[in-house]
Amino acid sequence: MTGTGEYAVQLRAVWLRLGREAVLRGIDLDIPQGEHVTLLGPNGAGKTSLLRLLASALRPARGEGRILGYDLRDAAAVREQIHLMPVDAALYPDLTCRENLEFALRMHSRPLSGVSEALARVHLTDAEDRRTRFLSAGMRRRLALARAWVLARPLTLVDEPFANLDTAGRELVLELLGDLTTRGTTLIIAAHEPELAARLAPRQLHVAAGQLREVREAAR
Ligand SMILES: Nc1ncnc2c1ncn2[C@@H]1O[C@H](COP(=O)(O)OP(=O)(O)OP(=O)(O)O)[C@@H](O)[C@H]1O
Repeated sequence: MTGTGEYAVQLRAVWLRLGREAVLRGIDLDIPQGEHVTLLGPNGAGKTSLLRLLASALRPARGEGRILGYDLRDAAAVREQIHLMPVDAALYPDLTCRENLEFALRMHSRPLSGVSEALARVHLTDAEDRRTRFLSAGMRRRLALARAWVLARPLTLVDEPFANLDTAGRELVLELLGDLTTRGTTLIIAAHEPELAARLAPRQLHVAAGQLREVREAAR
């Protein structure tokens, strides 16, 4: 496959096997840079697995893929382009809120600026020196959101951003991820809340039985 940087994601005939199961069965996908996409589908359909494949954390059994023009098999290059925010937030429990954000910036060789602003935007300024193991689940999700926001990777992948959040938390998700979408980031989110997700990512893809189906683009 000839890749082009005009696309954030290009998949061709991609199969993904996990254990004995074929989770993805020969899928094709084109996502232009700057597009915002929601993955819908029932529990166990393969949304998280697809996000992990795009993050080069899982390797396709067959087929080819490119992320911003880089071959999916070149994990180091792909990881420079992406950020995956998993459901469990994946923070370092013994680092403080501030240290978690600074560590993420260092990993991407970025200056340590914007951390205070990011913490303020998710209302964690008062908790900045607290180790994340002592945060509530909702606070951890907000910190993970702040990390995605401060990193602002060209391709940001977010797994179930609205799950287990109160109304204010959901508004924060809409605000911060919405901010990323206006800054040119390509955003792919997996969600079980189609109406809410459509406010961020109007192109909707349904994942089921190892296949992707385009849902009519939600009204903006
Ligand atoms: N590490 C693994 N080893 C084997 N099978 C796995 C593994 N991870 C996921 N699976 C299987 O792959 C399938 C897809 O799981 P996945 O987590 O991608 O679904 P999902 O669409 O994100 O579901 P949910 O909406 O519940 O989060 C499921 O059948 C799951 O059991």
